[in-house]
Amino acid sequence: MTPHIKAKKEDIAKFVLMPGDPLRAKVIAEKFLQDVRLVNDVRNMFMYTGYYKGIRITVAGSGMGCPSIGIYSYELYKFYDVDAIIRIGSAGSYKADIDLYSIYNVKEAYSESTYAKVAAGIDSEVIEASRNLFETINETAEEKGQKILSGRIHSSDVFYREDSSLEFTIKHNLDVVEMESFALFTNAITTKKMAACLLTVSDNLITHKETSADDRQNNFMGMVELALESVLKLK
Ligand SMILES: O=P(O)(O)O[C@H]1O[C@H](CO)[C@@H](O)[C@H]1O
Ligand SMILES: O=c1cc[nH]c(=O)[nH]1
Repeated sequence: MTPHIKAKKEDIAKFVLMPGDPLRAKVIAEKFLQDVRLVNDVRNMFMYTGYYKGIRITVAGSGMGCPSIGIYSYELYKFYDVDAIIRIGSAGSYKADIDLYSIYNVKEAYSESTYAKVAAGIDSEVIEASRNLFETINETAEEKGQKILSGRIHSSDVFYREDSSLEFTIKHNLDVVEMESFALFTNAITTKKMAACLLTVSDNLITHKETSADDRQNNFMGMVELALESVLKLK
């Protein structure tokens, strides 16, 4: 047990899929896992453990932003002996031609966040996903014939900005924006574990097309299947 997770150590699997939304964790667990059990509900941050094709997997909400995923991922790596976390999140697209429902495998996350510096003494504004896990996901997508994108993304502390100029996205070569992978990748480095991040584009900041909240909770399953099939290769 930790201050934020009441599961017993043995209730959490070695491999974790981590959406920001705890209700997305519930939908995923009920749709994909067998013999599934709710193992955490502290602060309504639902975590479920069950089996996918015989492999034990936990699906756990992270909440929004680096501070929140920073807490949950650290506790899972450090106190629950989790080996790998794949974040499965939604993202906004900074490019007109990266359309809704595109799936993005994050190679590296750029952030203005101080998380890496403060938590781990890493003085860099770009943190990479675990290379092996990133490549395993790319290989799995190729085998499945699933078209995905990959590259550098923006892991932002800010959802609403007064300044709508997107010039910094050109300067830093950023395709899409989300809010957690910078902290997740930092914690994987600190604890010598594995982390990756798959994103589905939920809205486009150029064309202003968007999906609904219900869609984000229920219909982003292409990346979930890719994450689950990738985990099978880690066993
Ligand atoms: O859909 P999730 O995983 O929560 O990810 C994205 O959605 C939230 C913002 O709406 C932020 O957490 C952002 O990273
Ligand atoms: O962090 C996020 C996620 C989805 N869409 C955005 O604009 N930002």
